[in-house]
Amino acid sequence: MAGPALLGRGAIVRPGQHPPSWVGDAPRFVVDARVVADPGTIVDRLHRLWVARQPYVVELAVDPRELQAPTSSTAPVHSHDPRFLFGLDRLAYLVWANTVDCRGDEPTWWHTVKATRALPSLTAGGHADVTLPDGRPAWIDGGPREPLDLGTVVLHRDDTERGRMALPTNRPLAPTRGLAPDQAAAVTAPGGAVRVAAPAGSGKTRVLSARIEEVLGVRGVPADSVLVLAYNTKAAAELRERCPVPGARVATVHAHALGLLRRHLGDVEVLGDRDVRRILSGLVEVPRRANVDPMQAWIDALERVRIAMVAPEEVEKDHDEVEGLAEVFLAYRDQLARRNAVDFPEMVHRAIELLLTDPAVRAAEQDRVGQVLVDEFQDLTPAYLLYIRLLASPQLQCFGVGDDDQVIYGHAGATPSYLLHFDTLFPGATDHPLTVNYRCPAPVVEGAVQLLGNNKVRLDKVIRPRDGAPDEPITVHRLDRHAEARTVGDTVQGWFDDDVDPTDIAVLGRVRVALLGTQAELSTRGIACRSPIGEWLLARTGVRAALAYLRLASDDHLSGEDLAEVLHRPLRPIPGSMKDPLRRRAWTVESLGRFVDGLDGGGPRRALQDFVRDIEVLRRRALRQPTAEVLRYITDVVGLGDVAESLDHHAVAGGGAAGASHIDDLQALIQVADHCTEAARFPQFLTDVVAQPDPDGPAVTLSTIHSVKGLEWPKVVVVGAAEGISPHRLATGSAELEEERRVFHVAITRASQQLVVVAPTTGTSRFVAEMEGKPALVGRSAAPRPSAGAVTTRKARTPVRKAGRAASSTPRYRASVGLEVKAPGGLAGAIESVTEEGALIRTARGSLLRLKYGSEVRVDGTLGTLVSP
Ligand SMILES: Nc1ncnc2c1ncn2[C@@H]1O[C@H](COP(=O)(O)OP(=O)(O)OP(=O)(O)O)[C@@H](O)[C@H]1O
Repeated sequence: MAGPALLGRGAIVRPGQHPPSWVGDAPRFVVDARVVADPGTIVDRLHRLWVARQPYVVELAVDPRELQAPTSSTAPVHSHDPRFLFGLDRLAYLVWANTVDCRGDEPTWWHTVKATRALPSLTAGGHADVTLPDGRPAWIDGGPREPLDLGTVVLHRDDTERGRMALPTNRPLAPTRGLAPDQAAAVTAPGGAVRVAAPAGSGKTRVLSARIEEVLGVRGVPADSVLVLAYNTKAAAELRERCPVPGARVATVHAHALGLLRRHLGDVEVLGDRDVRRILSGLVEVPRRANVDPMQAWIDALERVRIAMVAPEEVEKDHDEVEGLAEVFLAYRDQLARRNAVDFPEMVHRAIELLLTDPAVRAAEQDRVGQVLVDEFQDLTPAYLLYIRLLASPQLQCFGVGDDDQVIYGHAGATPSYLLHFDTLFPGATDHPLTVNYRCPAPVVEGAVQLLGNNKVRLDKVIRPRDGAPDEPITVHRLDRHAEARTVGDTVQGWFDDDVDPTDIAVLGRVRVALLGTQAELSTRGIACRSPIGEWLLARTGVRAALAYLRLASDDHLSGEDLAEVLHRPLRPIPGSMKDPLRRRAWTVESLGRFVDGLDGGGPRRALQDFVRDIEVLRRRALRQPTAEVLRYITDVVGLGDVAESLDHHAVAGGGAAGASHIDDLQALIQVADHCTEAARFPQFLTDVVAQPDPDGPAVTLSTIHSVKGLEWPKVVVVGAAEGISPHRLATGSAELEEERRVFHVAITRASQQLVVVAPTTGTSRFVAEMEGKPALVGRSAAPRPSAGAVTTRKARTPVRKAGRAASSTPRYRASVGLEVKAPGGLAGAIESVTEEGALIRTARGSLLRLKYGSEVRVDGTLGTLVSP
């Protein structure tokens, strides 16, 4: 009955009963009412022994039916620890899984009893547990599912219980797999849970698809008890394609969750963004506020509760724009339930809820998941982790492949700690790290190692280049920002001249708009590229306003629409009744001035006159200054930069640094404006750049870093390696900074032959120095978040004081690049460049400020005058 020692069978005994001699001095666990009430005290220990096939003795001091009591949890999903599991389910499994029942006169191996019931062609007994129809003896294993070299057929109880007789094929893995020794060790790792922590380019996809083949094709595990979870539909399709064994179940977490819901709730409808907004508009009073999309804040907040599993009260505390979220959350979900509908986050949330509350659903779904293989394990959010563990319970046989150095979805709750503490999530897990980066040139691998060495929360790991990896050094261009796009253009052109295929080239940016300059440059040169920037950019609030200002600055007629667009950007204390007549027709500056002067009403009229003066100044500037200068004036002096900061503050409620930043939009416009120096032509120029349809033929790829996980190109250019962009200014706190470093790491490790990094001379990203192994130069941390509140009032105009007005005894500060100064009004930053007239300051918020010589400034807190170098 005990079978060979390798099977690791234990025993169940009555209270006080001596265990059978074959268990030796195996540890003994009493399962009494106290343990049933709190199984957490022993399940992890039992689990580890079960995985290791170390026999244990269970002294069963309760009626076995108590272990079968249905368990559920009706507490809100988000109130669960993402590590939550039903202890009693696990206890019941581990008590019976691999133990011989010795309580009666004769020991009973219940798996034989069940197997012969479900498979009448089997005969109990013989030289093993059962005899197969062909006369061969076979053991029925109750341990973790893995190949056992016993010289006898081994069936698994997971199959025999279900009336299946799955036999391992013992066919070797396809030789085309070409696995390196560390990869092969991971692929053929035994059962139980397996963590494959693997650096970029180490062949994770190859390992995962080979493991699917190993499990299904070699070990003969039926495809319908194996679930493979990929991180997006594209990755799922790739895995399906690369796996030579038909029938593998590969899905994304969301697709699987939707399938689960439809199995149990019928025809569940999936709602799109428009439906979601419609439902929400019936639940929340959204004040019509300028410069924010308040509904998006609600959508983001509802997602945060369900995917990051943050209590609504907590989300509400952080973000005042979703006041009452706790009630809205309930009402919103109630509406979804009434329609039997889900939005995207609800798929997983509702599926978890079903698993928690309905033991029958849970049992049925767990039945379908004997083992789970998870790609990009590092991307799991708390909700995904909970979902996967509930499905994979009680065996918890998870093959998790991932790289803690590629966690880049922190805003959704992803954290390196799940990979770091894999063994506590999946007890008894074995470790099969990969160490070789097969993709990148040796200097890139070394650069990545140096860069990552600055992160504290990560697995200690060996990462090395493959033997014979190319020695192509990393090229870092430190340039004036204006030269960035041209240099990218020259680089790409150079590769073209060397006959590099366009599809072998990628230009990567931390945010989409960081690619705008490149897109303009490449299209000017007639180089086809596929870019994430499209006409949506023209609809972004700050861009819309900037273009409207430019038209007002250069068109003969001031369109009413453009006036309406900018009148509240920044907010001006002008009542709607005064603005309305302005919107209704086109004006000349003169007619507008006369109209405004003729209005009644003190303050508001003055504010309108101010507005008209702004337009007049802009028009004068547009006549003599290039577009970039006019845009800078609109941003820094008219106050559109403040509007953008306010918008970014609201974005933080949702995506944090991952959300699109309006400051970035304005900076990108300024940068791309070098391509079109005439302000009057710029709006059309920009439209032409962004409205180009995707080319049909081969093209250079332009992409954000977040969209290129898992991909590689021979030639990669990383643009915008600047403080404020990378690390992003919206990333505050050390955890977010570490994530920004990981994002940069993902970018550089996409290159398989050559990596080029483009950085500004002033404000170079600290990551460049770290990658080069130099001490981090960081003088200032990522800029603080803009202060709370809606759109700020207008910023004081750039002070332009005559030199003589500062007291002659005050210090004179010679303008020099890098000098940290604080201007009146509180704006502070480092001098980025000096001209004949003054200095350009890059503020801590990332915007640009011009200060003329003679302006009052503070340096190290002391007031003085800025003078020419
Ligand atoms: N054993 C091997 N020998 C040679 N090349 C290999 C080997 N394993 C993988 N590669 C190659 O290394 C490259 C990286 O593989 P893959 O894309 O699977 O890596 P990854 O670990 O998923 O990387 P990332 O996490 O950065 O996306 C691919 O070009 C792959 O073909």
